[in-house]
Amino acid sequence: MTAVFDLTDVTIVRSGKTLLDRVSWRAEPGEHWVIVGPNGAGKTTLLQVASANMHPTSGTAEILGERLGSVDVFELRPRIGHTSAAIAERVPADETVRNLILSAAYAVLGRWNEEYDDEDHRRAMAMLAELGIAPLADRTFGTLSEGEKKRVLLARSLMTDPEVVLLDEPAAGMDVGAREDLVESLEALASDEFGPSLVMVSHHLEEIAPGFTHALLLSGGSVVASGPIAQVLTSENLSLAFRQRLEVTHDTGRFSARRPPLRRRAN
Ligand SMILES: Nc1ncnc2c1ncn2[C@@H]1O[C@H](COP(=O)(O)OP(=O)(O)OP(=O)(O)O)[C@@H](O)[C@H]1O
Repeated sequence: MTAVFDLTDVTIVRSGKTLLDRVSWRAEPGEHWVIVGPNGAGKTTLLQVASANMHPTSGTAEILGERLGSVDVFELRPRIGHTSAAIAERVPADETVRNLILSAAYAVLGRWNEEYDDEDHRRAMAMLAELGIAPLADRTFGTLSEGEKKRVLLARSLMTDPEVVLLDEPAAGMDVGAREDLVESLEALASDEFGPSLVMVSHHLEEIAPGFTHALLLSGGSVVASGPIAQVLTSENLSLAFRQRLEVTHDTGRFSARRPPLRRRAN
């Protein structure tokens, strides 16, 4: 079966700095990955490669069976959904939610084509309903809360029925209730056998929905651990990646991480 991602020894160098250092990563269809690591580990850079927005300085990257460097990225990108804070910043504040979702069909930000058909409109409303934000359809993007913006962009990333969806910190700025709503939406997506593969960058293990199957732990541009989620997100691996003692708990499909209490650390 063709891998969703097959990266071999990918190195990215920018301004003399090595952002990714011989990263190898293979994700198969049906797997859902979380990418975890400290600030500056290279997580967003890896998503830039995975979204065909950045070419390796050395090494090879195959995305959905297409090799970066020998594929037309404009044909590849519509097969990949992507949400990030950088994309949110580029949305015009006066764009309505409905138009923002509709324009995803043409991979543009801001409505430019009036020729959307009934099926486009139906699908846009279905995406909004699926994420519980149908009442926001006629609001302008600039008036939404951070959590609402994130959910709108997730709905947008699903509009083209992509084979894989990349989520860069989708819960950043959300309160605990909005985060739990997002976790539920992601759990539903992950359990849909016809749904896209999911790859989520996250700073907080609490944001990982049940249904995520694999994890990639990055630190300083290198892979610390990669594989089935429960084998990767361990106290030992996280302590190594974050260079401090951390305790990971895993219960009913959810993870959390914290530093052990002072009393126990002193013993
Ligand atoms: N164009 C560039 N030139 C030089 N350094 C860069 C460039 N782009 C990113 N970096 C650096 O590369 C490192 C990795 O950045 P990246 O954004 O991928 O990390 P991250 O793991 O997503 O971090 P965070 O968790 O803080 O969002 C950081 O130290 C960043 O400052």
